[in-house]
Amino acid sequence: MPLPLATRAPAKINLTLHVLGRRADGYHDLESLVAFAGTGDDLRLEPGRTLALDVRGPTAPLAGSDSDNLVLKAARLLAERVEGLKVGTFHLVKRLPVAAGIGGGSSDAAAALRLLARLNGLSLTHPALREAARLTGADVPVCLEPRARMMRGAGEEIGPPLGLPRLFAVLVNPRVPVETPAVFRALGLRPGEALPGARHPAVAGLSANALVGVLQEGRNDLEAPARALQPLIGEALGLLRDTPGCRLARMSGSGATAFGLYGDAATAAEAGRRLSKLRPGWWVRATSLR
Ligand SMILES: C[C@@](CO)(OP(=O)(O)O)[C@H](O)COP(=O)(O)OP(=O)(O)OC[C@H]1O[C@@H](n2ccc(N)nc2=O)[C@H](O)[C@@H]1O
Ligand SMILES: Nc1ncnc2c1ncn2[C@@H]1O[C@H](COP(=O)(O)OP(=O)(O)O)[C@@H](O)[C@H]1O
Repeated sequence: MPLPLATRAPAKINLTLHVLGRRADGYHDLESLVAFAGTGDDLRLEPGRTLALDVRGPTAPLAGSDSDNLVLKAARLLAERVEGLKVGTFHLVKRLPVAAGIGGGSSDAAAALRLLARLNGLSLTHPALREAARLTGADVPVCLEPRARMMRGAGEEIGPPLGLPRLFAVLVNPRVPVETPAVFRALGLRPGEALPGARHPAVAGLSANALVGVLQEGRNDLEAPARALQPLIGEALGLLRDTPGCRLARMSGSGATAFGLYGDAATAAEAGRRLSKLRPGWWVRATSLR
């Protein structure tokens, strides 16, 4: 039986994000431990003669015009590289907050490439697919096969899957968009300038407890510039830190989404309920990461 042409586009969480410096081309070299959440958007592909997209779901109105959607950008880039690529209409259910540091658009684009690969019998390691991912956006390659990995370079160097233990988390977004380029700009590095810092410690094979210990020693270098641009990020981090059992609270990506880590699912769920009550207008999800 053929595989169904539907897939989840999970939220991407940067458990750590170390900026090593700014390259001559303006992009920043990163070292980031990336994991994926149990919550996300959903994408389906209905095979057809032409490429099209229909977007629904609670955050659809925030995702910009359909023609600029990263789903179509990724699909077009692949079609330019694979002669006779079979395409169709994508149906996206958009649930993740937009411009939120959790790579919603990147994960949607990667999901589109997975579905096109399935429809066309291409491997996910096919060079055209890899290239289309990289050209769609810095975060797309790590989302192609969404399993926890180290991401390096500007996002194009992807390590092997790490098989991390499941982490129990709450994701909090104050529903304010934060633009990624503005946050990188606010770091204030000149092209060619490096930031000193230790190499990222190895995390493969650690227990959940030991992993959280290592994460506590890490950081997100974009947190300070993002907080300066959007003070609600500091508020979200403070509220997470005050929930019982919170072992670590940190921002993901360029923000504004913050995550808290907890020892088990029940403690995370309770923290999620508490935060939803405190900030009913915010996007709050208890989930697991791996
Ligand atoms: C910061 C991260 C961390 O995972 O996540 P998000 O906050 O987007 O989720 C990513 O590096 C974002 O990836 P993505 O959002 O795909 O970035 P792109 O669209 O390729 O680039 C947007 C802009 O961000 C800056 N940029 C991006 C990646 C990078 N390594 N260095 C950069 O300087 C550049 O100014 C670029 O023009
Ligand atoms: N499928 C999509 N989902 C969300 N945003 C999209 C999508 N396609 C294009 N965009 C555009 O990409 C920008 C970044 O969105 P997103 O991927 O959600 O950011 P982040 O990586 O910071 O979470 C948005 O401003 C939006 O206009």
